[in-house]
Amino acid sequence: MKSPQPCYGQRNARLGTRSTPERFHYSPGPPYSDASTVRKRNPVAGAAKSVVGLFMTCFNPTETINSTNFGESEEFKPPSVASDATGSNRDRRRSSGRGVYGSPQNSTHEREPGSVKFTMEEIYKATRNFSPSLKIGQGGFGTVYKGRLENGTLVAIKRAKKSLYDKHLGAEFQSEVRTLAQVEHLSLVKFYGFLQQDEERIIVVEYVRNGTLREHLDCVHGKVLDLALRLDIAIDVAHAVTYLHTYTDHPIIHRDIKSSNILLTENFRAKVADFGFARMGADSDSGATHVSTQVKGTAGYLDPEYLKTYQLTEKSDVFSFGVLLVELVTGRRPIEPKRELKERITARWAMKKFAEDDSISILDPRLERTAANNLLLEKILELALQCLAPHRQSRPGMKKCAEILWCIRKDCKELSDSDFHSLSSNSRSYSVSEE
Ligand SMILES: Nc1ncnc2c1ncn2[C@@H]1O[C@H](COP(=O)(O)OP(=O)(O)OP(=O)(O)O)[C@@H](O)[C@H]1O
Repeated sequence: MKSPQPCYGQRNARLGTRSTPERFHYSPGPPYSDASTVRKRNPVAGAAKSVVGLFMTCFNPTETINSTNFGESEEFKPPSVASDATGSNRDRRRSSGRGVYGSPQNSTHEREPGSVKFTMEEIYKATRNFSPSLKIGQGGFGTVYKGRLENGTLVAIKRAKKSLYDKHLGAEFQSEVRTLAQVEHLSLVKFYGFLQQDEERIIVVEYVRNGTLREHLDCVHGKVLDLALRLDIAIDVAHAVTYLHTYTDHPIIHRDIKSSNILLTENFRAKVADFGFARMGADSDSGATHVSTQVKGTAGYLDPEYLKTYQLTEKSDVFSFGVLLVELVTGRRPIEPKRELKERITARWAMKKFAEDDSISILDPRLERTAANNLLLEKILELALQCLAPHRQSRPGMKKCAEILWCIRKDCKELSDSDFHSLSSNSRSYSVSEE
């Protein structure tokens, strides 16, 4: 695995702080019977290029700044083998071949994974009574603590805000537990169990120690992820989401694919987290094409068709994945309110530059302008363009996205193995004037 390069300039290097785009969580009126499904209609082909100009008439983002503490506590220093057996074994398994779908593994408890109910005593012990020094994050759901189970396993303990009567949070908790209990994949955070007692709602998942993708794109950890590594991360995410859409008993739509929900291991393998908004997709065996449901997700990542029609399909995750691809190559957040108007919606700006044959100008300024990077950039943007198609019928499925990304990686590897040396010695270091 390649090591990241040193960071040239830290755009948002406030260690221990994190910006989170506002999550949408509202009930926009009918049609919205959550369980209803609608019969198949003739697909309407959409022109992918018309994606330019379509973006988000819908967003008026606000940003909240949440305080986070990423300090390693002395008591929880890694890694005895037991302390991270799950994570490192998984990394080892995966290094033998990407794209392998996971199979259930043993839980840290004797009971089946997902059915594990923790006691308050176990949680207090694991978090040293929710010690502020073990707080590692804060999200819409509540506060996240680092903890250690009795058997030595490091875990992330997500404690819901105490709002017993908050229907949304209650539903989010149920949804996360239900979904996590059903899934097992190398690129999804592993679920250890939960606690539901009086006003407490707690979820215990695998601790992923290298922070979120967003933090890495912001250089919070002081290194720049090179483009090949970013491609690997996109492939991991594509595999995880393909698994959710295709290989679970019933399709699961994540609904909140975004860079702050992608956690990275020490080897820069990605794990998709946060299933608070996940829900079952339509049952295609019965001919249903979508579910009609209230809109949930995060500003900047939301599928405009879902936003307009309340019709949810797996392709809404594909749209969010397209936004993520643009985020990966530009390093920018999906919405950048402080920039000039034409650059505020990053995907719109990037797709316009791509259509004008000026992709190189949107490459993250921290990345080198080399022939190999330019090729990668073009190919990733081509896929992003398809994912961001205004109509879901024109977007590829997630499995197709994963296959395309595999091919991109293969092509780039071949280029770097053969032509790349001559290409690069022939010199094309693109000189790009930053706007
Ligand atoms: N399994 C984990 N391992 C390590 N750190 C984690 C884990 N889960 C969450 N975190 C940390 O806690 C932070 C908050 O996570 P959480 O999922 O509650 O919210 P979020 O996704 O960042 O925001 P939002 O709820 O608005 O989507 C994350 O950004 C990450 O820094």
